[in-house]
Amino acid sequence: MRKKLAAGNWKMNGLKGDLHEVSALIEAHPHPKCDVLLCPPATLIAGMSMTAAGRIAVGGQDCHMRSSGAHTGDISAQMIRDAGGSYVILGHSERRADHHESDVIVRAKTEAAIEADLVAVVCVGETEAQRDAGETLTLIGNQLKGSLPDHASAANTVIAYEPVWAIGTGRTPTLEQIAEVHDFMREQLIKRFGAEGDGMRLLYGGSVKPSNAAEIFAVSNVDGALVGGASLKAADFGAIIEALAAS
Ligand SMILES: O=C(CO)COP(=O)(O)O
Repeated sequence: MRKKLAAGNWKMNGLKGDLHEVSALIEAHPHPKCDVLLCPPATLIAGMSMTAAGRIAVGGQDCHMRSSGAHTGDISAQMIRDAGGSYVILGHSERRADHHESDVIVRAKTEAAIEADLVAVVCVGETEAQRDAGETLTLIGNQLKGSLPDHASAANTVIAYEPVWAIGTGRTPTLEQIAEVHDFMREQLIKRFGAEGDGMRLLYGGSVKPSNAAEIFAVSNVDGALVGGASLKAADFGAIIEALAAS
């Protein structure tokens, strides 16, 4: 049985003063029936970990593929661990676009994350042009193949399907479209990883809100969400957590 996961990606948002949202979330949802993860900017990982005190998980939004060295501005998976993080988002479409991260790079980073005992949340997803061209499943299959190392397992890897055109736009795929991609990903993962592939959690991401969370969580092979904007406010993220716990 896969344990559901509500994950929040704060992206480049959040100052120390915003950590009260985390306290409010924990106070309002003291015993969530699903795993809860927040990934703040690197500057807040340590502070958020202190605030969370183990009651929710904290993670990074990226890591370097090496454990240390002359890489100005980067942080390693070990550093995220050291700051109290236990997860890291990798291959987000914003990083694939802004920093030209290829599947080969995402795979190397995923290996580094697993080596440092972090759970990798590996993101895949098509652009609108790719969907219109009928390339969605081929693209997703290739991203999964290229971004995951052979030792990816249910314990060390989570997959997030985030259609690029649904991120921050208020637009979401139909429930049938989400089911099609999630069922396809499950089939591909089982083919390659067997029972481990069956155990990997598959998150949907892209304009998840309190108002659409329940219907998305009812879709087959959706084990949770990776939430951007709506994870910044305790009230909104809390409502999404409750919808997931009830699903
Ligand atoms: O990119 C996302 C999470 O990683 C989704 O962002 P939004 O929920 O703001 O659309």
